[in-house]
Amino acid sequence: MGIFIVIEGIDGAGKSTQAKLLAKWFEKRGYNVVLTKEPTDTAFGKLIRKLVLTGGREGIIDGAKISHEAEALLFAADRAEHVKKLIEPSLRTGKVVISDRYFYSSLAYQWARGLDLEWLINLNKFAIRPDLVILLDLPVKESMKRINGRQLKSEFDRIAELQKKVRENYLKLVEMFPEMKIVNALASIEDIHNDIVALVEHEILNKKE
Ligand SMILES: Nc1ncnc2c1ncn2[C@@H]1O[C@H](COP(=O)(O)OP(=O)(O)OP(=O)(O)O)[C@@H](O)[C@H]1O
Ligand SMILES: Cc1cn([C@H]2C[C@H](O)[C@@H](COP(=O)(O)O)O2)c(=O)[nH]c1=O
Repeated sequence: MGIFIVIEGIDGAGKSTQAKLLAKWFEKRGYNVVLTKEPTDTAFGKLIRKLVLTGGREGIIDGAKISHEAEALLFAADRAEHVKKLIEPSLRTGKVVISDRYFYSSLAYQWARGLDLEWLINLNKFAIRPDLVILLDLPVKESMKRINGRQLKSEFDRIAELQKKVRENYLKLVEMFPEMKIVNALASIEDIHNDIVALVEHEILNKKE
């Protein structure tokens, strides 16, 4: 079996930066790495970007709002394809899979939208659990600086409020899922990478020896 690592955090926490650095770190050591993300680049992921992540991330299409339940189902459908077509086959052939977001994003974000946490957990039961989930924890003030320019000025307060709830949710999820480990995302890119490598060695590689 391979190794499955997920990087999570609020928007702009540095997930894709760290996922790429970690992929390079494994490749240097001779591992075969699959770097992936959610929403994916498949038809379902494209549908999500079109139906959910447009209109100031309000879920607006043609003037009609998509229900939060439908949003959650779309993310779960995208994930099912991701797990069955890429993640499980890659792990079976001994690869290291690094995913920028996974079902913990659905729990943190769709819960923040008002959906029931147990319902979300049950909906995502098919999703195999990773060996390690790195939660890049960042104060919302800093994340809003990092994603500045991506949103309309008029949207700033609403998005900051959502990010605050999402951050709180992630921290609650750490208490429920022992595979989740917090890393301080306020540090420099290099220091965060070193913290992640230390966790990978401690939580996965040393245990496999
Ligand atoms: N430790 C850091 N310190 C300062 N800036 C950083 C740090 N890590 C990443 N950044 C910068 O913050 C921005 C967001 O980083 P990145 O795209 O890696 O975040 P992300 O979590 O993947 O974002 P999103 O969830 O919105 O896709 C980029 O401009 C990146 O260069
Ligand atoms: C997987 C997943 C994602 N989301 C949200 C979180 C972000 O706001 C966007 C994805 O943007 P990114 O720049 O590509 O990271 O989608 C969500 O609400 N639920 C999910 O399951």
